Amino acid sequence: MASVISISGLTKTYAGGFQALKGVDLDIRRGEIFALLGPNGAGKTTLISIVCGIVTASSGTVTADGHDVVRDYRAARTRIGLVPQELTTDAFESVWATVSFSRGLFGKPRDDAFLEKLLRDLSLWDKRKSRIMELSGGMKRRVMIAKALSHEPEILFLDEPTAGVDVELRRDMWNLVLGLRDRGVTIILTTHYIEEAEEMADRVGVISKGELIVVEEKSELMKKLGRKELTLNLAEPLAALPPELGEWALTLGADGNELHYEFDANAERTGVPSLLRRMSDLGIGFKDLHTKQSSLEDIFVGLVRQKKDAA
Ligand SMILES: Nc1ncnc2c1ncn2[C@@H]1O[C@H](COP(=O)(O)OP(=O)(O)OP(=O)(O)O)[C@@H](O)[C@H]1O
Repeated sequence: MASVISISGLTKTYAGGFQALKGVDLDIRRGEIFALLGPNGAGKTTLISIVCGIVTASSGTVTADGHDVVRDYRAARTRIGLVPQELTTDAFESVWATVSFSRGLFGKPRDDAFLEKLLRDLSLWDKRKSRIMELSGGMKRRVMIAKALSHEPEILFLDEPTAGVDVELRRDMWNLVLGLRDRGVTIILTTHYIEEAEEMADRVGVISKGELIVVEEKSELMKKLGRKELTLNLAEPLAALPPELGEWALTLGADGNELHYEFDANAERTGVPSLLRRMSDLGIGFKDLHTKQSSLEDIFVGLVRQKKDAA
């Protein structure tokens, strides 16, 4: 698939000398939902801000739909909609004025029918005459989204779109995102909510301390790194792990009442049947058992830890 955004060798050192990006290479495919995950301060906003022309890179190049974001700023920027983390809009203006002005800024001809549909989709139509300052926080967020979409961009950046928003807005937002994707819009979102990436994204990139640690199809990432944990609720508590079970990486929990075994769910031999056989031979009974698939969150924590250990 052709890439719609191409990032190559991108670095950013802020004025104080802090290196926020340390050589990022990334291609975003046309029409995908790409989730950029990373802890606070990892460099997500810096990366987005460079692509959107708000922050200048120290080195490296970025193209959006083939246009260099520095040399060919206007052409590149017209293709991009940005929903920033912070509210950046005139509090005294009405919703309608804000959104139609934003469309005009990008040189798009007036299209009231399009803007009406946009505001209706975002449940903002009834508020079109309200001044931004009179709206609730959630409504202001919706205005930011409407503003970002007002010039019909092909690429939409959402910087932590659902941080602190209620369930209803979150659901509306995701429905909107899926609708946009169906129309061919490429969506890049940053999030702390791993469930969101898990639910929504086609691909996931994990960024930590200014470096992209991994970029994978979400399903591949889950498959490749997904581990399962087996928990056995023992019939009788164990004071210590019996040495006969030493070949399995077990841990004892809940005051000796639970045995935990972490295994690779995709391995040919998981070690689970042999473990249960050995336990039965040793007369260690269990009342119940369950397995848990690791979530993207576990994977993410694991990746960041690996990176730290390697450093
Ligand atoms: N204007 C600036 N001057 C100096 N340092 C900055 C500036 N902007 C960001 N930084 C630093 O760069 C690092 C990356 O910040 P960035 O906002 O890109 O992270 P982030 O991944 O978006 O974090 P968060 O999840 O908290 O939004 C942080 O350590 C931050 O303090």
